[in-house]
Amino acid sequence: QDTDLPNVKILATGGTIAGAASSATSGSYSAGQIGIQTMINAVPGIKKLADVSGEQVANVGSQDITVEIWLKLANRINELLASDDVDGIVVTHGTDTQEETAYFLSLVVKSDKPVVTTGSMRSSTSISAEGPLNLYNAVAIASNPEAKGKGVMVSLNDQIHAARDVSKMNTTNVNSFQSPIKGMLGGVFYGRLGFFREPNTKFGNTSKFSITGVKELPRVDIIYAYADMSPDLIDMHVKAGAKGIVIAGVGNGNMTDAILKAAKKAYEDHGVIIVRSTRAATGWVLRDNEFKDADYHTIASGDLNPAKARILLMLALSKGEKLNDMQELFYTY
Ligand SMILES: NC(=O)CC[C@H](N)C(=O)O
Repeated sequence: QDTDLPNVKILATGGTIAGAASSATSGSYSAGQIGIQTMINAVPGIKKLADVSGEQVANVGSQDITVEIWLKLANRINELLASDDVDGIVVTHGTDTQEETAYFLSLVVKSDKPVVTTGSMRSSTSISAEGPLNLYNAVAIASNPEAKGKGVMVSLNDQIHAARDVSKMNTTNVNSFQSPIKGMLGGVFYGRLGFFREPNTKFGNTSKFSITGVKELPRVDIIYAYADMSPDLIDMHVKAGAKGIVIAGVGNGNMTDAILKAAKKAYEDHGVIIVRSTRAATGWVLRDNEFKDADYHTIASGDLNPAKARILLMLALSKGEKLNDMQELFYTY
């Protein structure tokens, strides 16, 4: 142990970065195969950046990440960052739901020390695997004092993104992660890094959300909108126990007139909160665009995509937030 170096804890959850295949040139592989120590050993020079140690929190493809894993991970991060012995955290994670985990953490981690999630698009046994460099860069960010106070960051492919703003935009490309509306926060090149802008929403110490004592979150479902969709979809989700529904609407959070009426009824009869997001890859969903949201008790998601709008709605419902305060939350978190 080198006491002059920052202390960085790596919490591993699985994903392609921990994936392995029988062939270096096959796109078929299994996620979450190798352990954290093997991953650390594959990164030359990592021990010169920081005193790194790893913990295995889960080892799954991120399609199998659960609220239970989110709570376990967030609680562990809060516990570690409360200690003077830990300067920053790296989370290794599959890319499919990485933006969800990162956004969730950004709302409930109570520290201004850096937390960086990373992963890879190519498995550890692939030709030109990029996981080791991504992990090297993530550790460099987590150990850099300049990265303090920027919330949870997502770093792959030499880029640093704000958890809230980033999305996986491509199914296979190493340049998959992008922040299409606000752009990246900064860049990192073999551990040298710089920031271009500040995140401008609430997170970390300024977030009103906390998971202290929280064991589960209310059910919030997402419904994908399309032409001529049937309004009984809303009833099905309400019957299944959803306390909130996010509509991945067409365009600016639109949906058929029949769905809109069903949404209004879901709130009036069952108190189910309906948030309008979009199935479009990027863009704002603003209040009162083609109808008055108040007439249907709907909330506009701002620039939160459906998966992230779901997370904010789950946390808001678990805190007992009411319809009247919801719109403000979606514009500020
Ligand atoms: N590139 C990846 O990480 C995607 C693979 C896997 N489905 C996961 O999210 O863990």
